[in-house]
Amino acid sequence: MAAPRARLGTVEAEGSSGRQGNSGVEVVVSSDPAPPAPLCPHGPTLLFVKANQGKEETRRFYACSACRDRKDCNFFQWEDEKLSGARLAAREAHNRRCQPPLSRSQCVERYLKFIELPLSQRKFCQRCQQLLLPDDEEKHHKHQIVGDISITQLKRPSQLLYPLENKKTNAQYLFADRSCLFLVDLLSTLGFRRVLCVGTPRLHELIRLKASGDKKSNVKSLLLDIDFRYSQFYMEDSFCHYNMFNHHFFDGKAALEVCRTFLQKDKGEGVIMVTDPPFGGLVEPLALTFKKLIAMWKEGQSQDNSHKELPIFWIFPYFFESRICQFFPSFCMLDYQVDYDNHALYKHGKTGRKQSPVRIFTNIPPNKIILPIEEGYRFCPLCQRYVSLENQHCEHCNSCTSKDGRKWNHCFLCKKCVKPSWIHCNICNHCALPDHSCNSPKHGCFICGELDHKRSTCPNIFTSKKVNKYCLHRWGEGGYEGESKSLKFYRAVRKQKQRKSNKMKMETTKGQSMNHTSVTRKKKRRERAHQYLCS
Ligand SMILES: C[S@@+](CC[C@H](N)C(=O)[O-])C[C@H]1O[C@@H](n2cnc3c(N)ncnc32)[C@H](O)[C@@H]1O
Ligand SMILES: [Zn+2]
Ligand SMILES: [Zn+2]
Ligand SMILES: [Zn+2]
Ligand SMILES: [Zn+2]
Ligand SMILES: [Zn+2]
Ligand SMILES: [Zn+2]
Repeated sequence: MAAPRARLGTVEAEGSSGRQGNSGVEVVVSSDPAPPAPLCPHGPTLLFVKANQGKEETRRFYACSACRDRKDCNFFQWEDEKLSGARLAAREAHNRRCQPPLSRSQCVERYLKFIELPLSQRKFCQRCQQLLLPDDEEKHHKHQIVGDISITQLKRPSQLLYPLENKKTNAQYLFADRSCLFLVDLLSTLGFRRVLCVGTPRLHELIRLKASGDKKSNVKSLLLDIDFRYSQFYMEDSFCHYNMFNHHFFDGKAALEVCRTFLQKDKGEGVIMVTDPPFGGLVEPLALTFKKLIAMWKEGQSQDNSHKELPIFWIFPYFFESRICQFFPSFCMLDYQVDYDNHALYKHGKTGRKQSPVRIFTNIPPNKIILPIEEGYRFCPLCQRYVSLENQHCEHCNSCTSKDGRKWNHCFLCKKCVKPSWIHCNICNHCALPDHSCNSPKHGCFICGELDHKRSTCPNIFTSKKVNKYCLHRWGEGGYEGESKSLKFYRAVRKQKQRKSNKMKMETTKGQSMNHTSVTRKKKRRERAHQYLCS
């Protein structure tokens, strides 16, 4: 049987959510003591199950936690598969071969030698992405070399290294300066003295840069990231090679202790965790990891502080709101739109800011977080939080209801605010896109058919193959570039369809009934894409 591995990452899973329909690959999270998972080069693998609608659970299998493409890590093992001693040994050898060529302490040693060199001898190989010591030069003489590496350059490795943009593993999208500066200023305004940066190398370097230039600030930062190249630039106490999908420290206990010490210093006072995981990643393993980091922080707390939470900023697209809040009910989503540098769609263009779907989820009370007025945010005294200018306070919902930065409209029949592009459908009994199909799961959730929620808040959202095909296209497979293309395509199709349907359909206004003809399967599929991309 072909391994279901190829589609991994197309679905996000919820072992405990009680799937009801559709099929997909789910992460299995066992509350019982489970046998230890086999190891791939990226640490313990995750257990997955391929689930099919209406069928008993099928065979479970282990696959890599970090790579969503088998080209990057092709580990696959059935849960009940017995491996021969020879195969186990071959796997161990393979795992060892895949580890970085230098140990963490060797990297530090090299770095210390490097900064002692005169400027004219400080070289960086672009091809190998490596700082070179004089003895290395011979090996790299045919490669593209950058010389005169200054201390300033060493302090900004995210500008020296090229970003690893492969969507299914690193998805290294770096903050645009203004977002990064906003975060640094916010962290210091909020009084944090230590920042655990999980997958935020640019934030890490900016915090350190600011601290070195400003004696008063002195904020400390520890970076945990899977990108080993960063270990060339930092001492052991400021970088750990880490996998955030399985809480694996590649350098073992010593690195774990670095993290523990950092979290527990000053009895855990003054520390915050900031994370910006690859958006194609699975929410559940991330949440489990963050809970482990929270537990590590908690161990250092005194009994009287047991009610306290580790402050967190989790940066992720807004449409994961319900999913993140499922795991962290105290989190709320801020309106601030996070911009990226090497990102075709969301960087700050010449024509002004394009809407970024990336937000900050946090357990810090939103009234403490001031969003920049000059970037288009205002304070809503009724909600006691900063919101986008277009996000107007709805007196009926008593809230600033927009999630995507556009002005939403209140629907009296649905008794809530809805996206501006939606109109009320009397057949479905709720608001939807004008060209939606009333034939899709009637009156209920698009994915599981339940009546009490919509697709966007469905607990099974990522167990649907079709929906996730688009999701992956958007955030994983096609990634950012793919998304811009697919968005353009779907927007064009949608416009065309809207024009057509405006002609064909009887006039519909909010609250009036709509009549739809049945649609073909192809049309339905497209509508699902629209619904997803526009929801
Ligand atoms: C979306 S980027 C965030 C970068 C951030 N915006 C910045 O500018 O500092 C994702 C980051 O997570 C890291 N990453 C990807 N997969 C990871 C994993 N499994 N474990 C730890 N870090 C990972 C990438 O190397 C990258 O630095
Ligand atoms: Zn792996
Ligand atoms: Zn080289
Ligand atoms: Zn409001
Ligand atoms: Zn409303
Ligand atoms: Zn409605
Ligand atoms: Zn309808």
